[in-house]
Amino acid sequence: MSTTTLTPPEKTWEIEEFENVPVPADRRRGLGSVSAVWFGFPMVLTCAIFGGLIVYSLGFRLGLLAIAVGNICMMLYVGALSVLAGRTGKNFALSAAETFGRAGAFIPSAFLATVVIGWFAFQTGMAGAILHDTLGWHEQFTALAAGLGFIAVTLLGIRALSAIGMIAAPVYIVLGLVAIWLAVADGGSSPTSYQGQAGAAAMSFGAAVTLVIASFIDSGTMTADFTRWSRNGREAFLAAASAFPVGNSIALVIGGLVVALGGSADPATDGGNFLGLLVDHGGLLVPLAVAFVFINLGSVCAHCLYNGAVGWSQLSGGRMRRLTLVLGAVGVVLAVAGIWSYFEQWLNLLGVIVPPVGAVVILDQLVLPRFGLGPRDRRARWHLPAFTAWAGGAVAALLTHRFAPWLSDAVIGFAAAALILTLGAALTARRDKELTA
Ligand SMILES: Nc1ccnc(=O)[nH]1
Repeated sequence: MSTTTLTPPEKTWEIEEFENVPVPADRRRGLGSVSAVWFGFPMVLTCAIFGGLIVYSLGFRLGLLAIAVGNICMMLYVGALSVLAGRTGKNFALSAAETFGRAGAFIPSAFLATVVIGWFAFQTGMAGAILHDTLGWHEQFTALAAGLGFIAVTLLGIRALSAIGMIAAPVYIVLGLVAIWLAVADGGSSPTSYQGQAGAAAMSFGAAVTLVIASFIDSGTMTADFTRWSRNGREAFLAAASAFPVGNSIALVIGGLVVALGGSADPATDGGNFLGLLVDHGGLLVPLAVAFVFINLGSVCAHCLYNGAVGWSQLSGGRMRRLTLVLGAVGVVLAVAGIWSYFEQWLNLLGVIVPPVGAVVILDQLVLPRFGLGPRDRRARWHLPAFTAWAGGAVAALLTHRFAPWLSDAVIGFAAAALILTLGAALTARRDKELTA
């Protein structure tokens, strides 16, 4: 924490983002400021689609239960990682270095910084797909134009990001409520009696919980990049809770209500996407709906691209803006190539691979030290037990996905990684004791 006092004043601007050191105590921000970043982030059109898909599969009551369970899991997971960040002031990469080793941390950091670029590509492709389906726009051309616009916003920097984020969340809530109101006015029956219509194609309760988790597990695992600005662990936890359960549940439930009220024309593929509902009512709602797609997906895409570019510039020593252009170009190419149609496989992959990463960090830094089971050397270049537990958790999640689809593979992956790390630490501790005895 003494870093700032050692920094000459004229140099201070250089470490203002504190990429390589913990955020010092006098630069921490209040609960409102940190929550403002997290609260709006999961209010994405993507979440309305997923909330609708879940309710279409499970019916309204069970669907809401799955949304609640998924969000409670996320609250505990993202909350625990945030408590750490609020206590230490360290971002994800610095924190990962403690658990995976200073050299080893490259792997989870590079992986997550790449996954956010995947989200950029998916959601840019989605802008093209949605405007094609609802208004007949040219899908590839729309994705291309949207992607270039999103890159431009990202190049404008962090101020542009907060500005667009500040508009995106309230617009989501207002237009979501308008859509629900329209669905009710169109003669939607009582949503609570909606039983789901997916029939044999319905996803299981466990798969629905995984869908909720997987849709934000990437940014959720990197929560420290936001919550390291909190004044302490408690405020960091509360800031994360403004997203999980609060913001994310609002986003999912709006989509679920749209489906349960019969407001979605094709809930099997579009879920709770409420754009069609707005456009069908014509008039001013059409340009508003179009603006909404660009603001909402633009906000989340610009945030993803920014996170990816910052992550990769730290890892590669490159310049942030040049990386924004390079990674953005890759994302736009993937979007135009139609990556959106693979989103199911994409979510399966995330649900299997990412939760064990956070599990290892939480156990290693928050839980095991309480029982005197911390690693012996925090400065090692590689911490192999962390990688073993990550791999073991991912394998367990994959097996669950294949052979026990009624369970949540994300939850099993988390639990297996936690168990493997604990067993490893306990065995090492016992061996050490025997050696010194
Ligand atoms: N839908 C998402 C956007 C950004 N980050 C995520 O993890 N998920």
